[in-house]
Amino acid sequence: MSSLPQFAAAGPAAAMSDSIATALVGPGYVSVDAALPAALTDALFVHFKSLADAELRRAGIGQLRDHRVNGFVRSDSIAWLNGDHAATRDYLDWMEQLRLALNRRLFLGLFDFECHYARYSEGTFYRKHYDAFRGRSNRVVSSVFYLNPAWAPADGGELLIYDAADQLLERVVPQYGRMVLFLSERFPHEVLPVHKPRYSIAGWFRINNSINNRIDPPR
Ligand SMILES: O=C(O)CCC(=O)C(=O)O
Ligand SMILES: [Fe+2]
Repeated sequence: MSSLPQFAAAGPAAAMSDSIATALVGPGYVSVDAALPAALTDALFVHFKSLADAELRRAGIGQLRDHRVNGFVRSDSIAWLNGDHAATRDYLDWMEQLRLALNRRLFLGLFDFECHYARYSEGTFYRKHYDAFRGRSNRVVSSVFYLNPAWAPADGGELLIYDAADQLLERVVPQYGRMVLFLSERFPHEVLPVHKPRYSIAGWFRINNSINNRIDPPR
């Protein structure tokens, strides 16, 4: 059996990188449907669903030295991707190509990318938050990739994106194959309570700053 990544050559097409880069400049967020090759999306879905409950743990908030589980803020369960499976390796490769493409277009100096699977069970949510606070985080661009076939409005779990004045900008249905990207410091956002299990991959492109020895995201 070959251990070569199946989709390694396929980062985002130039046109997709162009439109993502343009959108990040203004308005600062973008939603892309069918973002990945369909076979990779399907492979991620199958892999995520195959993870046992024991491999997913309750997510925490705060930074490394201040990490705590707080079910009032968020109640999803997560597993960090480390590329030990063909699907996760190919996803990390694809996002690496996107990282390079964004750096070429925007000179963002994005240094690395990390991400985790997130499963929101029935009744769970993620209250309004920023992924990064100015000067206190390495996160520059947030990404969320959704793995929910046939998500209906009645299933809840929309991602709501706000501006800094808390005006609602966008409601994103977590539809299968959709990827959302936004500037981490600019947009408060929340995940509404879900009425059936909701699957996604949340990730962050980061710069290589070490700020007061703080490292994020929390693990
Ligand atoms: O799943 C989503 O739509 C957003 C998740 C999120 O905001 C996060 O993990 O920081
Ligand atoms: Fe977030």
